[in-house]
Amino acid sequence: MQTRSELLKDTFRKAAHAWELINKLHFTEEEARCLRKHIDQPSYADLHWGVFIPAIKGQATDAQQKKWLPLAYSQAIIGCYAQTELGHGSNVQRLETTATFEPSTDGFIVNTPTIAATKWWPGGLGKVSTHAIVHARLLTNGKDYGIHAFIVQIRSLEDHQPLPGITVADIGTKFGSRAYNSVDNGLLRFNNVHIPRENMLMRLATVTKEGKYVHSNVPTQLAYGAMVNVRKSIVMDASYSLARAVTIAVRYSAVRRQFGVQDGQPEMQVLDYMTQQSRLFPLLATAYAYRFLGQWMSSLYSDTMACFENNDFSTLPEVHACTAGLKSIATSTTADGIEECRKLCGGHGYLTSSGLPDLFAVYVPSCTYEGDNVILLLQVARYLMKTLKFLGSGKEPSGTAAYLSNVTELVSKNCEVAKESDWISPKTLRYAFEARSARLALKCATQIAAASTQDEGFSEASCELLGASRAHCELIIVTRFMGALEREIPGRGVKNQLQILCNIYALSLVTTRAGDFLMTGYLSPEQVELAKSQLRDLFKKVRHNAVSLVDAFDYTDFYLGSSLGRYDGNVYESLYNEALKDPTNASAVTEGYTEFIRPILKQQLGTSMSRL
Ligand SMILES: Cc1cc2nc3c(=O)[nH]c(=O)nc-3n(C[C@H](O)[C@H](O)[C@H](O)COP(=O)(O)OP(=O)(O)OC[C@H]3O[C@@H](n4cnc5c(N)ncnc54)[C@H](O)[C@@H]3O)c2cc1C
Repeated sequence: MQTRSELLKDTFRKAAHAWELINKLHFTEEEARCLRKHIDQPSYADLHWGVFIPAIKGQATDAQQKKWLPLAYSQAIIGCYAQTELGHGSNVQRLETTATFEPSTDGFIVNTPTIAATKWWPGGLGKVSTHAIVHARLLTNGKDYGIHAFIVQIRSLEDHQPLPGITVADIGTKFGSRAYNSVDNGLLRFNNVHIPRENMLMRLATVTKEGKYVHSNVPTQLAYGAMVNVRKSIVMDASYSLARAVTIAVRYSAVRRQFGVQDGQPEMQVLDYMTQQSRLFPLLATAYAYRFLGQWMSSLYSDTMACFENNDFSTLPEVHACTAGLKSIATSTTADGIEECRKLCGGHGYLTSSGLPDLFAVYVPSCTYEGDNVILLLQVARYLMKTLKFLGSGKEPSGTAAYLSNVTELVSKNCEVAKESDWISPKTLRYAFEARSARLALKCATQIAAASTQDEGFSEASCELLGASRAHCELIIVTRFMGALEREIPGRGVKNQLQILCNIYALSLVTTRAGDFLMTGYLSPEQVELAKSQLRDLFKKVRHNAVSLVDAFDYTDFYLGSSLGRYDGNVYESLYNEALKDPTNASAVTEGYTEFIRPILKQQLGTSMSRL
């Protein structure tokens, strides 16, 4: 087992080797991203390319980009994104780090006024970054202009020592034994650190030589484009990680046999148990759903950027809410799904050699970084409440919220499903999800309207609002899956299998969220029973292709890193060999035998312990 220092050094070695290859083979940015992903060991480079560079692109002026991007692209500097502080995370407006303009030196003095203001968490900061994009309160002419971003050099480009006034360190070991510990998340403090005025990222606002704060004429909305792109990548990664866990669990469930012996026949494959299918197949369907969702978010990003180029920002609130919600739902479901896959593999799922514990440990922080998932759903809720409030005032909802303009019908017309097969109609499913979402949202809006103030109402209804946001996002995912299947899909029978998965995805949500559908009166208990029964039929249809459907994700054994998920199904031999490779098995007689075990066995514990 590597120590943390060894793990970090190994990560740096891999990142350096990847960078060498990227340059030698003239990789495009996308190819380089793909290579880094397949190293399968997160590193400072993910933050440099995934957050530092996009932040410069989003928040720096053209002249600043001209200065900083070539340095960043060549990795002549390595950067991180330092927003979160010990005492302040989600509430960015309350960050305490200060950047005070000093006209005499034409620069800012950056300070960390309290312990709670210490920057805490930025990936790549602890040991590697030479520069940080620091979020700090801008103070000039005695006035506080709120949070702005500044590029601050933190380490020497000669010997990598922290610069004067900078305290920087790693925040220590995190969840799991390896997992995200390969990233040097760091802490950072400033003691009167001077930076030139031009190091403020000035695309949206500038400070003049005289210390005057001036808004630029660039619309503030432009800064949001990068966020949509980052969230698209997070949703795609959710699909890859869930698909990986599901591949392991499906393959192992086809190998593993338990009970069901009749007349000396082999035991049953656990994949044939309905309970196993009902836990596993919805996750398989979800992995596919997120793949299509990620593809759709890519085109949403291009469309949004095209609108921005034409100074059309009208879609921004909807796009912002929808991508925030999708990041939240996809990462929470994936983290829970990986853990469910571990349980689906029984005891062996708990072994590191199953590949699942590390996958869970490395994945789970995505529920927190790039926005806490609850906070993000509350942002969706605010958007939904605002949309309902302005209905009929000429501000018609658009994009993924367009269905809300039909709210009167959606809250009055109930489901017409009368038999099982009625459930597999895209129109029926879409309408059911629209009705659930509209009804939950309207219920919250009514509750808020009855409160003495809007804020009090929002706070009282916040748990229900999370439900309404979830319903809105799940509607988006279901409809994007359906939308993807309207296209031509090559391969005999492929579209049919995807259609089955799409129905499984939607109906498993109908049954697991039956409370929403029943409480809002859209479904009757009988209709929920029909959905369950239809779902069981669909499980039978997907059963025979389940292994092929995970093979289609095309993970190599090397990448899966799992004894249970091997392509050849040779699970037991692999588990056995992995166990023997464990360092504790290097000798037959364990370390510590002489001091602590032998004395017990020989009834000499008292005498031997007193000698230690
Ligand atoms: C692995 C990892 C990597 C990270 N990388 C970076 C990085 O590179 N750069 C960086 O700047 N930061 C980074 N972060 C920090 C991350 O962005 C924050 O942790 C995240 O935004 C959540 O903020 P918080 O920790 O303050 O949580 P808090 O906001 O304190 O949340 C604590 C709890 O309170 C709840 N809560 C908070 N506010 C409300 C509210 N208004 N209503 C209801 N519930 C509420 C939350 O849901 C949560 O359950 C990283 C974090 C992790 C774990």
